Amino acid sequence: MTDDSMTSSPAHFGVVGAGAWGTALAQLLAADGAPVRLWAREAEVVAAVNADHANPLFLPNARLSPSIAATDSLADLASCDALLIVVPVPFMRGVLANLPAGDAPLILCSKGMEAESFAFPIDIARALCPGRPLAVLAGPTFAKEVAAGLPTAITLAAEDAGVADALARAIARPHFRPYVSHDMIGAEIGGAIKNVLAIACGIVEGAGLGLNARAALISRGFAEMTRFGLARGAHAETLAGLAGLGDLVLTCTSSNSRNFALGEGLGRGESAASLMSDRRSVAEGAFSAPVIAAAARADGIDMPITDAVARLVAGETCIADAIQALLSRPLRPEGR
Ligand SMILES: NC(=O)c1ccc[n+]([C@@H]2O[C@H](COP(=O)([O-])OP(=O)(O)OC[C@H]3O[C@@H](n4cnc5c(N)ncnc54)[C@H](O)[C@@H]3O)[C@@H](O)[C@H]2O)c1
Ligand SMILES: O=P(O)(O)OC[C@H](O)CO
Repeated sequence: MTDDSMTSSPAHFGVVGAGAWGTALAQLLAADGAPVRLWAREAEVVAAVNADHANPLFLPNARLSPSIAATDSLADLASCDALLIVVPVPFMRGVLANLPAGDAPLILCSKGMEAESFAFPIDIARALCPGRPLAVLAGPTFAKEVAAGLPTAITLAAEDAGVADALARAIARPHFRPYVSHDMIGAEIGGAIKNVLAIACGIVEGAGLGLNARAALISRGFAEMTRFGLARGAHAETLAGLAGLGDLVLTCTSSNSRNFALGEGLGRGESAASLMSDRRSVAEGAFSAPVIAAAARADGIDMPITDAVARLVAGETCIADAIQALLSRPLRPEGR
């Protein structure tokens, strides 16, 4: 399928990655009985989805449609006419390299930036899957709420207007409303940076630093997201939309966010290593913080909050010193 030929909406979706978000997206698309193929890395997830219509490992308490067929073989996705890629960014390159050949569009649903390459998911997909139409799906979307059918709005971005419209029509449901955009990099930057800022807000909560501090972090964090985004060609309206500000507000105000919860633990004085050991779920912001901080430094973009989160996660500073460093920066005009 090429960008030019994509006028009809895909009907048979495949979902690559059966963590909480991949499972919730599979359920969204299969709730009406439509067939969905779900690739899971874990044999116990494949067995539970197929036998019990459940994924207790990553999305406990969700009842799944029997029309979701799980598999541990990427080759089984060859017949799907669109694939949602929902693998955490640190593992995405390895999985995309093993997709079966084809020209079905890829909808990139993960939020982060790859270490060393400084690549976003669209960069990885362009390099490994040339010729496939690409789209980005990002916004304020806790997986368990989407799986439960609660009202949700999201950004669906694709450069090609025909691809964006066809995919938006195909994934829209009465309670799930995609807003079309053509700014893929803006949607990806919003999702990646809000994860880092959610850790910062969790730290403030865990350390009992108050609601004024949280509001300041959301606002000044959004300024960082905007500086970084505009420098990389993102549109201001995307960053101020669902994929940026919308998701920032969601994850900076709720312990349901894994990133916020990680920050809360750090704020209470626990170490990042102990908080991240033994966990199966990801807090993408912990991976992305040092990567985005390094990319910003390389580009000469000022991102003090992101930098502080990176150093706190790495155990290179303590909360008191990080807060003191942020507050003692030279006074400056708000617009910068
Ligand atoms: N959970 C949500 O509410 C939500 C919502 C929107 C976006 N996202 C984003 O979706 C992406 C996936 O998150 P999730 O919540 O579905 O994951 P999760 O934390 O629920 O599960 C972890 C996932 O990582 C996979 N994984 C672990 N090690 C791996 C490896 N070596 N190779 C390949 N895969 C491996 C597991 O199979 C599993 O699918 C992340 O980028 C996240 O930011 C999550
Ligand atoms: O639980 P988090 O922090 O990974 O956030 C999940 C989603 O990204 C919310 O939109």
